[in-house]
Formats: sequence, structure tokens, C-alpha cells
Amino acid sequence: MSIKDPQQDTDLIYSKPQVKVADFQFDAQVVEVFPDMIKRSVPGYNTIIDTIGNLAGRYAKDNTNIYDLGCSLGAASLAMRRSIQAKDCKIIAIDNSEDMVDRCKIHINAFKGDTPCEVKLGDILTEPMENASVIVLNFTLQFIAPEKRAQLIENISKALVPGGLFILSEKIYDQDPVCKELLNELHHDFKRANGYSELEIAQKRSAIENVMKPDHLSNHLQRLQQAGFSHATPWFQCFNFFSLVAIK
Ligand SMILES: C[S@@+](CC[C@H](N)C(=O)[O-])C[C@H]1O[C@@H](n2cnc3c(N)ncnc32)[C@H](O)[C@@H]1O
Ligand SMILES: O=C(O)C(=O)C[C@]1(C(=O)O)C=C[C@@H](O)C=C1
Repeated sequence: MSIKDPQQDTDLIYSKPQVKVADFQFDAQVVEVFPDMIKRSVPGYNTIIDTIGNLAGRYAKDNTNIYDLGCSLGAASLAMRRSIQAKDCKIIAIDNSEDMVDRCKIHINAFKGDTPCEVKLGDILTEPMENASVIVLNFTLQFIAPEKRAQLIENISKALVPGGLFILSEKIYDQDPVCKELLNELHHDFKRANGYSELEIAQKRSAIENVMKPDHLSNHLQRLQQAGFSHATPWFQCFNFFSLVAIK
């Protein structure tokens, strides 16, 4: 009988001092601990995933595509597949990390569902999107080069059918430096409460600082308006993490 090592799935990546902290990558090491890492790092992650499922159930239309952009291990795709009742829909989950995509395929295939789900290795900046009733960008835009974000949001808008839904979740910063610092501190307290040490928090911070560039809420709203969305509202915020819905 084999007994699983309980630490095997725990994020300990930044627990030992590193001489030089390398830029964060969605590689094989991160894949192993990703569910633990994201749950302990992103306040409200489970609520956001459950609500993406609920929203997809409401907005998925017959004979359309549902996109999960930057799908990682497929948590949002699985939640959507559980609640979509519309007929002849297809979920297309895309990620540009080969390690993520390989593991995502295993996760998706581990569960049965009526809606087919294709997991694709690809760059969401160039992958074609069309005839979509729901598009999800859950904590992915922050990893896209800032100058490429507006074009991606425009492509998303063009791919949506009228009445189609876009769900965007991101880390944000507050423009007021005092509020920015407070939200940051509250987020770090959240990480501390979830067992991350000061060293882990500091090293993770250096690892993501060159690769993850959050926007202010007003940047997001402005981009959505420019891309032709008729309605948009944040539906969730906890500290410096938020999620919004926009309707075409
Ligand atoms: C924080 S994770 C997303 C979490 C995931 N959406 C979830 O709900 O669990 C960001 C993901 O975006 C992917 N990513 C970053 N840039 C990308 C790009 N240009 N094309 C496709 N995927 C990308 C990364 O490989 C990573 O898996
Ligand atoms: O802001 C942080 O400290 C994070 O760890 C955030 C964040 C994210 O929002 O995607 C960064 C990388 C990991 O994917 C998990 C969480």
C-alpha cells in the first residue's frame, strides 16, 4: 500500500532562501503545487471558480464556444462543464505552458461531462476565437505584456455573440498609495494566515515582479468600453484581487 506524502502537493517553492530568485514561470515545479499555491495566494479563488461555473450555466448558448484563456489546470473549465445545460457547446481551454496543458488534459479527462472540452497548447494572443457565448480570463491578463492587453480584449469582444459574457479576474493596485499599501498588507496577512513565511512572501514577490504587472481598475473598465462592451461591473473584490463581468 502506498501512502501519499502529504507535503507533495504543498507549495514550498520559496520556502528556502535562494541566492537569486528567478522570474516566476508556469513550469513543471509550479504545476505540481499549483492548486495549493493559487488557493493560498488568491483571496476568494474558490468563490470565483464556483461563480464562473454559475455564470457559464446562465450565459452559455446552444451551438456556441466557451473559451477558458490561460486555463492552467482547468479549474474554471471543469466548473463550467459541471453547470452548462446548453446544447452542442464546446469548451476550448488554452494555455501556453506545455507542463500546464499536459496536466490539464489529465484533470479534464478525469471527470465526465456532456459538454466536450478541448485543451490546447497555444498563445491566447494569436489563437483564433469565434462564436463564443462565454469567455473567461481568470488571473491571466496580468501576465500578458501591458501593450498587448487592449488588442486581446478587443479580440475577445469580437469573438463574443451578442449578449455574450466575458469574465475577467485580476490582481489590481489602488491608485492611492496609502490604500495600495493597505490592500497589499492585507493580502500579505492572508498569505501569512495560510502558512506562508515572510521569506516565502518576499521571494515570491521578487519572482513575480518582472512577469506580472497588475493594472488599476479604471484601466480595465476603459479597455472594456473601448472594445465595445455595453455593460460591465465588478462582482467580487477582496483586498487587491477582483473579478468583473462584461456583457457584449
Ligand atoms: C494564474 S494562471 C491562471 C489560473 C487559471 N485561469 C485558473 O483559473 O486556475 C495564468 C496562466 O496563464 C497562462 N498564460 C500566460 N500567458 C499566456 C499566453 N500568452 N497564452 C496562453 N496562456 C498564457 C500561464 O501559463 C498560466 O497557466
Ligand atoms: O500576487 C501574488 O502574490 C500571487 O501569488 C498571485 C498569483 C496570481 O494572481 O496569479 C501569482 C502567481 C500564481 O499563479 C498564483 C497567484
